Amino acid sequence: MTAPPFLTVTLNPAIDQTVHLTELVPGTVHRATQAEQQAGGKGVNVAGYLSDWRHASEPPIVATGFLGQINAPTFQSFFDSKQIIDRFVRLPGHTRRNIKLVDETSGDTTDINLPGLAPDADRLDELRGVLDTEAQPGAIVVLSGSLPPSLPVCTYRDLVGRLRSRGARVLLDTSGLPFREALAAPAEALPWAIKPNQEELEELLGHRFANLDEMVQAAMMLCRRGIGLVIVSRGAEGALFVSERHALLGQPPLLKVSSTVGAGDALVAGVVTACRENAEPEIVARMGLAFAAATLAHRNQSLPDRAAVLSRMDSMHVERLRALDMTA
Ligand SMILES: Nc1ncnc2c1ncn2[C@@H]1O[C@H](COP(=O)(O)OP(=O)(O)OP(=O)(O)O)[C@@H](O)[C@H]1O
Ligand SMILES: O=P(O)(O)OC[C@@]1(O)O[C@H](CO)[C@@H](O)[C@@H]1O
Repeated sequence: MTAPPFLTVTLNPAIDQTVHLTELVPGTVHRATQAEQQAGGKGVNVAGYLSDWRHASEPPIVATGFLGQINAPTFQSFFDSKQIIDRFVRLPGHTRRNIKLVDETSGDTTDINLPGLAPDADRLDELRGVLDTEAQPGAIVVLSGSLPPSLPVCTYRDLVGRLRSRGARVLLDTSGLPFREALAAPAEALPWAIKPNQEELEELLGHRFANLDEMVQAAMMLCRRGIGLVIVSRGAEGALFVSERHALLGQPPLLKVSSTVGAGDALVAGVVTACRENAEPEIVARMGLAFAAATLAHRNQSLPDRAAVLSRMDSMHVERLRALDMTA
């Protein structure tokens, strides 16, 4: 049996301009120690990691969304180098350029993300057509990143419902109002999985978590509403993986970090890779964390070879949490 295909959707991609600084001091002049640029946007990054991992016998990764015609060649060379099938709808103009400032002293990254292009209703219809063709029943579809400013806040909600009705499994990784809207859908139109970071989940629920238990309970509440898997990423502290039947806390060892850009996307790529194989929850957690850890050491957003990623899985600390009202 062939593995179900992966499709990633990036409605607001970006060319990431990453600038490394000895130390970021707002209001002063900086001399960059190094700079690089790469095709990015959350779903583009996920497609890249999935392609780095892919075996030649598996179906190629398909990526769609919207791209500005003028700087599309930057994306085309990225897709060609990774054998990703490009199903992006083209728009007039440039895809946005996002600035990532890496502070080499603290290891922190400061993101300056621009609003992006403004696809209209006709282009959104075109994209729906691409999804109808590419999202076969059983496909795993990753929808991630912000919405272009011109699209209605219900766009992710509508796309998730459409994809689910076609039999696809949908992971949604977004934030703010479009995220809130998507999670207000009826149970049969909710995503199969979501990957907020801790701040995004707190924003969704309108309060900060006083402790880990509150975070677990919040994730479980979403699972009870019909979401199969809630992954809450927590930067250097790792991630929480919650379903109706389990809650796992995953923590990476202390890692040398070159850039954190795309770490959340690598986590998503690792999780869907393991889920496609119907792996046990602990393996899903380890693989997600290993993908993320493997990318942190690199300046460019790519995975090393399979052996290097697999070797990281055992170094992750994964603990099963007991929650009062868990059923198993
Ligand atoms: N400094 C770090 N040290 C170790 N692991 C890290 C670090 N930063 C991130 N990670 C790993 O990467 C995962 C995703 O990171 P994070 O929580 O920052 O995602 P995110 O906010 O979605 O980021 P992005 O939007 O840049 O992809 C974490 O769950 C963790 O496993
Ligand atoms: O503005 P969005 O769509 O929320 O995030 C865009 C972005 O920060 O996400 C990726 C990292 O996850 C980068 O490649 C890209 O610049």
